[in-house]
Amino acid sequence: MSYTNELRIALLAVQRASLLTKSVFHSKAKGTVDKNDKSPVTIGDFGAQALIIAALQKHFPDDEIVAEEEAAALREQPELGDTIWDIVRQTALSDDHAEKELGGAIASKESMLALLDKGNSAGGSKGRIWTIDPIDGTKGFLRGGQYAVCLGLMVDGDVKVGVLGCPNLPVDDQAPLTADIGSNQTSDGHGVLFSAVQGQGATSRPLTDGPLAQEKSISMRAVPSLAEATFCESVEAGHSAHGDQAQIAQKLGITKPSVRMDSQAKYGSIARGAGDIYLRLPVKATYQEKIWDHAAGDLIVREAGGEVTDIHGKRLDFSVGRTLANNKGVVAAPKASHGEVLSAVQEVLKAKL
Ligand SMILES: Nc1ncnc2c1ncn2[C@@H]1O[C@H](COP(=O)(O)OS(=O)(=O)O)[C@@H](OP(=O)(O)O)[C@H]1O
Ligand SMILES: [Mg+2]
Ligand SMILES: [Mg+2]
Ligand SMILES: [Mg+2]
Repeated sequence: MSYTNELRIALLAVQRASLLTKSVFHSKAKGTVDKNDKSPVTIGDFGAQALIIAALQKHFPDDEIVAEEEAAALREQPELGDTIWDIVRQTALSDDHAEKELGGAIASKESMLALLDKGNSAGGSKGRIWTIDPIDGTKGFLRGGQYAVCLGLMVDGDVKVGVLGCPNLPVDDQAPLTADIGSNQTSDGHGVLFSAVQGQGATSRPLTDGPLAQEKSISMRAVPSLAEATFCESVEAGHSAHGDQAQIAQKLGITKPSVRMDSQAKYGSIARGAGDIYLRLPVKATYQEKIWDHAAGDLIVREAGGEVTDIHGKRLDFSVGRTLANNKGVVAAPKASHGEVLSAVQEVLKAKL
């Protein structure tokens, strides 16, 4: 399968959703509310998810969807729902043809809420299932740092198409990776769309407001020695174990400080050779990673010549539901160095037992 149509719709849907997140960022009220797990969700998360699901429903009405957000909170707080509806109905691609292709505006606030709830699939190993993280790295988004609009298509549990919209990453694939500097960055020269289709390689292109820009093929950097590698990790110490990761880096002889950034922008950054290694070691043994936090990034890195496993060396298994219940943590590195990185991960973790 070439997945040409799926890729095009996914790119346009992520592009349109990114327009919405950018306008939410520049508006005063971001409508931030805390979810049950105390993590934040904003107007941007809800709005972006509704727009992506609308496009998927138009083109692939029989496909299932596993998405991060749900409409329950908006039914309880109708004013918040109204604010989201306002911004959703004002967001359209400037390319009329592409906007029409996505189905144009959503009909009403009620249909927007119903669309949001279409992301409630239980996931699994059968059939076509899309997974959406409308804003990955919501904390990064709020601070004007890195975040990603993420969309992946799985077929029988295997990721076939992945798209990441990263509005705050530099367009230049070669720009050295810098720590997430928050609101200091300007929008000039920023905004990247990463994508991959299984067996067809990975690409990046500028994330524009107009027609889709021409893509460029991307690949991971050949690191002559791990001592020169750049590794990235989460900003939040609660999301990955910074102390263990520092020890692993030391074992590998890595001298550069880690680059901390939110979201799957980490996967995109290593896939294009702006960095080399992404480590996400578990903090809490009971936490199960969500499939929407990894599906697109996992495929993009593997198609760019990388290897992505968990801390036990197993490929990420997207076929077991909404979470990666069969995996613990993430170790992503260029194929040629992955074995060495994984050994260092396992030595550090063994020493802790
Ligand atoms: N306890 C715990 N452990 C690991 N991961 C967790 C945990 N809690 C939340 N999350 C998920 O982390 C997502 C963002 O993590 P990132 O590493 O991308 O960014 S961050 O720097 O940590 O913010 C974040 O995604 P968003 O909610 O889309 O922002 C969460 O799904
Ligand atoms: Mg969240
Ligand atoms: Mg996320
Ligand atoms: Mg999210």
